[in-house]
Amino acid sequence: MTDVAIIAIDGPAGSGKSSVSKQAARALGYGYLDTGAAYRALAWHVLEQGADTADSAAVQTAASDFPYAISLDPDDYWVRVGDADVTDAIRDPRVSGAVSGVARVPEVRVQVNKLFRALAAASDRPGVIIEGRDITTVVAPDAPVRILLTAAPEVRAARRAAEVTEQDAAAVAAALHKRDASDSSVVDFLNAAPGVEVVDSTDLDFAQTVDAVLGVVHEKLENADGR
Ligand SMILES: Nc1ncnc2c1ncn2[C@@H]1O[C@H](COP(=O)(O)OP(=O)(O)O)[C@@H](O)[C@H]1O
Ligand SMILES: Nc1ccn([C@@H]2O[C@H](COP(=O)(O)OP(=O)(O)O)[C@@H](O)[C@H]2O)c(=O)n1
Repeated sequence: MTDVAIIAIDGPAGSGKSSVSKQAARALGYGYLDTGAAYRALAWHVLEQGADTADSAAVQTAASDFPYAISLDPDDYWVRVGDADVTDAIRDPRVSGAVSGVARVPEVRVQVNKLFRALAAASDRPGVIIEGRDITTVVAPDAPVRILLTAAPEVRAARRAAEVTEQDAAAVAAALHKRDASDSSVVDFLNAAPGVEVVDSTDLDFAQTVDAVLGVVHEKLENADGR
């Protein structure tokens, strides 16, 4: 049952992973798995319990009772913890500011990685695009297509600032760079591992970036078929 084709996409915050992966998944008829949502939802869950994500014991306690669910349908995206729909709440700057604490707990990473592999394998679609920070290296290192999506730091900050209305642009940029610095001490998503294709979207608009990703996908899948 696991002949679901996996496309692995990593990159720093604001590089376009979610939006580009979602659009590429639509074009391919694939599922789309946002792995950052699990870390965000667990951070939300920790905060709901009045705990601090810097407290790794509290994070592990929250992770042991974490009724998490996510949609892999790019046209019907939602994230739930128990009965709560947290699709919007997990994008809150409060959660973004707390999520790296969750991501640095090794036991949490092992737990969610198992879940990601199981969710992708159970897909009823021919393939799934999985995006995050360690998909090309840890979650799906054998995927036939592995891409590192990058963009210059100031471009990524500007894209994120255009989305976030609760904070001014300078605060959004500072929070994004702080989170990348913290996250990159856990996994390396700034340098492509061997065999990983880099797509740099600094000078590409959204449609061009989707086309560049689809170009890599078609090339790699054709090569894999022709072996
Ligand atoms: N190549 C691009 N050009 C312009 N805007 C883009 C591009 N790629 C993504 N965006 C926009 O930038 C923002 C951040 O993208 P997102 O997919 O959330 O990034 P990530 O998941 O890597 O944090 C979104 O508003 C998205 O629509
Ligand atoms: N595969 C992944 C995905 C996300 N993460 C963590 O989850 C957070 C949120 O990821 P995200 O993909 O939603 O973040 P953005 O790039 O969309 O801002 C990151 O800042 C990391 O701390 C991770 O550690 N590993």
